[in-house]
Amino acid sequence: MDNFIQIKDVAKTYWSNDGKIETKVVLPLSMTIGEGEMVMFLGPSGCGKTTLMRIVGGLETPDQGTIHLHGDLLTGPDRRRGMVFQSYSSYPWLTVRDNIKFGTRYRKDISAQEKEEVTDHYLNMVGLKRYADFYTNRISGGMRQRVAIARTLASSPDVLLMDEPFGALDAQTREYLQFQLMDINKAEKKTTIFVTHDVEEAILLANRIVIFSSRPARVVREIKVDDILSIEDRRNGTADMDRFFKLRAEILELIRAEYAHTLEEA
Ligand SMILES: Nc1ncnc2c1ncn2[C@@H]1O[C@H](COP(=O)(O)OP(=O)(O)OP(=O)(O)O)[C@@H](O)[C@H]1O
Repeated sequence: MDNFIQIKDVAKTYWSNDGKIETKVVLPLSMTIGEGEMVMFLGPSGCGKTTLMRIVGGLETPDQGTIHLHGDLLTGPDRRRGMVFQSYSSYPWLTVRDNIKFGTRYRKDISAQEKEEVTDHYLNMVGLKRYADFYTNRISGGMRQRVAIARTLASSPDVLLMDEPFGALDAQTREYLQFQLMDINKAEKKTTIFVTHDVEEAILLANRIVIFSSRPARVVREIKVDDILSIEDRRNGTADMDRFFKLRAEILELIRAEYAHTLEEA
């Protein structure tokens, strides 16, 4: 389904507390995202990527416009959209394992026994088996972020919304989880919107990259990475490096140009 997520004429403006300063964050903006598609949002800092993602997740109400998921008008958050944020979010009163199991809590599609298996599967996937019985205030920030990712995956949402989920992780864990996410996407075809600042991460993971302008966000370019580098080659480390570097340079240039506008407006 090509328009699994349909963003239509969405706009958002924030006002300062005294109501005097207006910050237009998202212009009337429309976009569709296909079922199973991995779309990476790139753009200069502060352009409105997180705001748009929060609107899609139902955590922010747009001033105008609509979001449809599978044809249904969305009016607030629900379990069909699972979000992973930049900052570590876990329940400190639960162990690592129980945090992950919490994700399965409202699932009706699997039995109690299967919930245990799903929990173990994601516990292993994020490499935290040894820490299963630790409370999350006793593990590192990077580990807590892995718990948050595992919990969201265990809840099996139709749509994954990831806001720089790997931004604070060390390079090895980050690379490991990027490849895990590619494998999940291959196996489960999970529709994903992923916000990142990292151009290489975007090229590695994306079916499509959407590059936003400086604030208020509008789409300056969409790049179907699959047409340039196959996902198998990217996964296997056999991608054509000339194409990779050319694409990276092109994207960096677009973002640099938009960032320059941000500085002019500051
Ligand atoms: N609740 C809010 N109230 C007022 N202004 C806000 C609010 N949330 C975001 N903003 C402003 O909206 C703009 C866009 O923020 P947003 O977090 O969506 O950008 P972003 O592209 O995700 O940025 P970054 O890449 O730096 O994370 C910023 O100028 C921010 O200060």
